[in-house]
Amino acid sequence: MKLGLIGLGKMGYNLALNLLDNQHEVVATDVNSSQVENIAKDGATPAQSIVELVDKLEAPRTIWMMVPAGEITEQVLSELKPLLSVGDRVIDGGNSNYKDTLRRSEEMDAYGIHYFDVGTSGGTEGARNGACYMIGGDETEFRKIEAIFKDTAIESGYHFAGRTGSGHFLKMVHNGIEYGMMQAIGEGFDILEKSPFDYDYEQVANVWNHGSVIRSWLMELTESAFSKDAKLEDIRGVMNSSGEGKWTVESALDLQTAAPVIALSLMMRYRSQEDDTFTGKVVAALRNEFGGHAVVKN
Ligand SMILES: O=C(O)[C@H](O)[C@@H](O)[C@H](O)[C@H](O)COP(=O)(O)O
Repeated sequence: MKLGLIGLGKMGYNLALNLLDNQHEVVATDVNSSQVENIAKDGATPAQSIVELVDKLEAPRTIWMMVPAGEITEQVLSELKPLLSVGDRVIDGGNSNYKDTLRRSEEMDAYGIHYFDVGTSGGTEGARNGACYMIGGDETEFRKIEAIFKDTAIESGYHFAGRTGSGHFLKMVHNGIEYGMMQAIGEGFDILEKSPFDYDYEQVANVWNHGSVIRSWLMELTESAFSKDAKLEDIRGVMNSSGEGKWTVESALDLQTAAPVIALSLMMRYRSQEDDTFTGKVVAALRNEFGGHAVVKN
């Protein structure tokens, strides 16, 4: 089918190639005009702006946004909204907060526009060769555009989860799980690193990927990382985060659900941003106050 694609970053560009490989007609735009020129060479119809993109599609239009969550998604939508017609469909393929999705879909509903929230997993490799989609929206409308997800997903890699918001909520929880799993892997290797034994971490990850209970794509990525840098000496242990873990923990608190592993893995990410902590200073000072215990001076 013919569709518009807004956003030709790492994910969007690969998704465009994937759609083109699957014989879909893609009209693509990005703020970076060289990306637009490149995708035109790869077979898409270029559009220099959102206005031009909308112009090159016939109603009812289907427009897939692959832009960063938050401010940029908001900007794209406010530009898009007045250009669309009743019956058009907008897909948010980013990691948006499901609460933003619920608000945006209500705003779109008022214009008669169908809004889909599509949590997309599998990274850039998945976007290129087969992604995993978690989809929320109107089911009847979804069935009309199902082919674009089916064709660009890995086999059995898309799921219509239910009403609007359910796709991004599902992706949020997925990412919370991702935080906990990665933290556990990190901790395991930390224990090995401090042990009296001399392990080859690439080989450890490799054997764990052969028949063990914890074999997984994350463990394959662990193996790959250690194959490039045996002790990860080139990088610091600073763990950034984009928000999904925090939203998962916030949701768990709202729902009064115990999620200690995810919560602590989020806090470990925050902790990793600091070389020293004020918490540590206060505790050290208190031990010194009540017991005269030694402190480490600056
Ligand atoms: O499923 C995926 O493909 C990933 O989760 C992907 O969506 C992205 O890499 C994370 O959003 C990073 O999240 P953090 O920056 O919060 O670690």
